[in-house]
Amino acid sequence: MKVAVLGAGAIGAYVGAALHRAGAEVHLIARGEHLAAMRRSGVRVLSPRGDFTAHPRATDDPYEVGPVDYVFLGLKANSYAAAGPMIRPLLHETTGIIAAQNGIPWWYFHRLPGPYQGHVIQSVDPGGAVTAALPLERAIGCVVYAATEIEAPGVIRHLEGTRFSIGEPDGSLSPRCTAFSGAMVAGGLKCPVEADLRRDIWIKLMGNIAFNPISALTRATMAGICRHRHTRDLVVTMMRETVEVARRVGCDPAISIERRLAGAERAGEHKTSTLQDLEKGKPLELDVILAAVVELADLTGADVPTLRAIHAVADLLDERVRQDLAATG
Ligand SMILES: NC(=O)C1=CN([C@@H]2O[C@H](COP(=O)(O)OP(=O)(O)OC[C@H]3O[C@@H](n4cnc5c(N)ncnc54)[C@H](OP(=O)(O)O)[C@@H]3O)[C@@H](O)[C@H]2O)C=CC1
Ligand SMILES: CC(C)(CO)C(=O)C(=O)O
Repeated sequence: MKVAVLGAGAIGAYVGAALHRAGAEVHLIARGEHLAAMRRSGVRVLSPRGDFTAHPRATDDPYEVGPVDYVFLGLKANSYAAAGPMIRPLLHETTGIIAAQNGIPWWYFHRLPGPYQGHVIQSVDPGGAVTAALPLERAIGCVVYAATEIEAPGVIRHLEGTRFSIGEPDGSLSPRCTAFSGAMVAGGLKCPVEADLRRDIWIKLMGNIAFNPISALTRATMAGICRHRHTRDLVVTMMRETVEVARRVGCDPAISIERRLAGAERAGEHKTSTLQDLEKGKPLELDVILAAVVELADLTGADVPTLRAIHAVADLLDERVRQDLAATG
C-alpha cells in the first residue's frame, strides 16, 4: 500500500510514522524546518504507549511522490481549498482521500439520503472550491480521537488516544476502507470502519464547537474551562444547541451532554488545537467547527443564539490573527 501524507504535521506525521512502522510505503509531504528535521532524522514519536522513530520518505514536492493508493490529509481544513495543485500529482483512478479534520467535512451531504442531499455548506466549501480540489467520490471520512502536538521539528508528542474512525459517505463497508483500516491497525492504531460516521462527527464536534473557540477567547485549558462555573454553563448551552442542529439535519448524536462534558474534562490541562494555533499566530480553524453549524442552523431554522454570539467574537479574533499575519508576512 502506497500512502502520501499531505500536511505531515502533528496528526499526519504521527499516522505516517505508524503506517510506515507496519510496512506501508509512506511519503510525508511537509515544509520548513519540520521537513528538514524529518528528512535528517526521521519522525520521532514520544508517547505514553512507548517512544519510537520511523524513517518514511519526506519531501515538499508531490511530483516526487507520484500517484498513491491513499492521500491522508493532515492539513488544517482552512488550507483544503488551495490544496488542488498539491493533490493532483498524487491521484490515480481509485486514490482515496482521507481527511483528518475536526468539524463538518465538505462531503457531509454527499450521498446522504434526505432533503439536503448534495447541499454545499459555504463556510466549509466556499463556492465549491474544496470539492474542486478534493473530489467527492474520493472522500473517505475520518474522525480523530487522538491528541498530538509538534513538540520540536521532527518530534511528535502523542498525548492520548489512538482511535481514527473512518467511513464512507454512503455508509458502505468498502474494500478501500477495510484495507486502510488494516494498515492502521497493523501500525498500532485503532481504525474502526463506521456505517454512520456522521454520528461520530457530531459527537466529536459537540466538544470542539464549545472548547475550541472558548479556549482561544480565554486562553484557558479544557480543564480550566470546565472548572469555571460560567464557562462550564456556556459549554453545556453550546452543546445543547449543537445537538438541536444535528437532529435537524437528520443525525442524533445519542450521547448525554453530561457524558460528553465528562469526556472532554478528562483531557485535563490540554490546550485545544485552536488555542495552539492562536499562540503560534496561525489562522483559526473555526469555519468547519463553528461557522458551519451556524450556517446549518440558518438552513434548518434552528435557534442557536449562543453559537451565534460566540461565532461573532471568535470570527473577529480570527480576522485579527489573519491581519497580523498579513502585516508580518
Ligand atoms: N493535533 C491534534 O491533536 C488533532 C488534530 N485534528 C485535526 O487534524 C488536522 C491537522 O491538525 P494538526 O496535525 O494538529 O495540524 P498541524 O498544523 O500540526 O499540521 C499541518 C501541517 O501541514 C503543513 N502544511 C500546510 N500547508 C502545507 C503545504 N502547502 N505544503 C506542505 N506542508 C504544508 C503545516 O506546515 P506549517 O506549520 O509550516 O504551516 C503543518 O506541518 C486538523 O484539521 C485538526 O483539526 C483533530 C483532532 C486532534
Ligand atoms: C481537544 C481535542 C484534542 C479533542 O477535543 C481536539 O480535537 C482539538 O484540540 O482540536
